[in-house]
Amino acid sequence: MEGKFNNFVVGDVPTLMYIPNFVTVDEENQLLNNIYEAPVSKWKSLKNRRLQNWGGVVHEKGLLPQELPSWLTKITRRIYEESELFPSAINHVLINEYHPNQGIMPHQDGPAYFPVVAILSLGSPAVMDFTPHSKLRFGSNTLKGDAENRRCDGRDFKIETHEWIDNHHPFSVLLMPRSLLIFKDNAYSDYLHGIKDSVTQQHAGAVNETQGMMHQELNEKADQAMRTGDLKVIHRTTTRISLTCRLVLKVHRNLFKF
Ligand SMILES: O=C(O)CCC(=O)C(=O)O
Ligand SMILES: [Fe+2]
Repeated sequence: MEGKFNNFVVGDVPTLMYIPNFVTVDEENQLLNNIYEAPVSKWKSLKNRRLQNWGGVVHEKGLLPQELPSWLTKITRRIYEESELFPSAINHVLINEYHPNQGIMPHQDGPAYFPVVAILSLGSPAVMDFTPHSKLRFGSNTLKGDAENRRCDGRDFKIETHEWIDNHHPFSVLLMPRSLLIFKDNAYSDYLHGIKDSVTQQHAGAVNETQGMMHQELNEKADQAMRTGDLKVIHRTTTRISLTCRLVLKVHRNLFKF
């Protein structure tokens, strides 16, 4: 497969692709209008963010489908066609809304999804952290102190090691507005992904630092995002909206055959 996105691979973990400015400012505004025109009941409130679910209900055993609206298929069809990474059309979109101090806990996407995910970012920038799955970590548990290792106060030691099996290592990706991030392969299967719930986020060493920094907002709009000396920091001053586009292969046409 020779998808259009092969030139956009970033980092050394297979495989992440970062496509800056996948949509234009006009398209971004149109999408945001459509998202905020949806009935309030379409929003589901979680502890640390709100979300809209489009495409149907995802069960462990598959999708009870609902047709995606045309304003979404316009985007999902483009991702499907240009990436050439999905065996059939994307049929599910999760829209997450984050206020500047909101994030998403490190997690792995559910087993119902085909293991390729495409995330379109709108609004405020954010940094997504990837952490190797705990099964790939050495000695991350509390090491019970023996006689020699016992602290003077008698409590057990907690030794946090940061050693990883087979070159696995944590890394981060800068998600600028209008960009598309795709991840699959080991980046999908061996890593958890999450976004910290902090207003400022460091992106020094992000795997797409060069591509992300080309973004005019980081260089021009000091109120939205700025660089402080060597510390590269984004300031999440507004809401971020993301569209997580995925494919559920197993689709149930009939509720009663579940
Ligand atoms: O908002 C994002 O960029 C990530 C969303 C995500 O990981 C998910 O919906 O599973
Ligand atoms: Fe996720």
